[in-house]
Amino acid sequence: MITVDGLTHAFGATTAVDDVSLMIDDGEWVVLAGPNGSGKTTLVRHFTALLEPDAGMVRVNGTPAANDPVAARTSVGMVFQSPREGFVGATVGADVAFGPENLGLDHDEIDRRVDDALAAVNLDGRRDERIDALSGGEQARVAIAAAVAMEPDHLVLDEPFTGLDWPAQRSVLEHLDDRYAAGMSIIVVSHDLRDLFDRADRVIGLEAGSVRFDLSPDAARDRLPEIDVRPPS
Ligand SMILES: Nc1ncnc2c1ncn2[C@@H]1O[C@H](COP(=O)(O)OP(=O)(O)OP(=O)(O)O)[C@@H](O)[C@H]1O
Repeated sequence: MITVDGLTHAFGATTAVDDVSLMIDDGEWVVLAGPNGSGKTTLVRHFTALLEPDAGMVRVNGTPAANDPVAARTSVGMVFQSPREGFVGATVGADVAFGPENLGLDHDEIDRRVDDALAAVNLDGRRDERIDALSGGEQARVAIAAAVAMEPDHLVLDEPFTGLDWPAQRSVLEHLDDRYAAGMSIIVVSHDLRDLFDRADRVIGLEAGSVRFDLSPDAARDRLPEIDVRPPS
């Protein structure tokens, strides 16, 4: 469970997140919607203590994320908007294996997770390829695989489909469906709500750092235009 309580974060004069409180339960699929600059990325970065709050706090499974960032990062997997900042290995396989290795898992389990994660993003059989030789969309898929291989309780994906071709998007969505069915929380930040809306349990609308609504997809649909987000057709 992720609990956000009165979270505020300013960058200089810009209050990116303004007194946000919300709760994401285990096993929920939540879509975070909002226009550019509404604070979506800043908010989710607090889930793993990548930023320090000016006020308020985030708790992951009851523990303040800032007190135990390692526990927060084990429980909450993050896929960043710009995957380049997240790579730790030179090859696809080394990068995806890095997290499971740090969990101290045995080799067979690491191998299984790497294979499953690469299959989830349509990169089967490409373990030995160098990341710097991949296309932008392929790199984005490696970043998703690296987070998936951690098998976290919650998976946060910030604009995961940018640059992914349709077969890769479909493959990622199918994998998310499987993980969701197995009880993982899925939190997706996206401007393109088409394939997400019907999957979500809740849609949280952010504008200017504040939560404008937190509703079921059906109820949220009519509210999207007021935060300048195009409803899915
Ligand atoms: N590192 C930073 N330094 C200064 N200002 C920042 C920084 N990161 C974000 N901001 C500002 O904070 C506000 C919220 O940004 P954030 O990236 O959280 O929004 P977002 O909803 O994720 O936007 P987008 O849809 O464009 O990704 C914006 O006004 C942005 O300019």
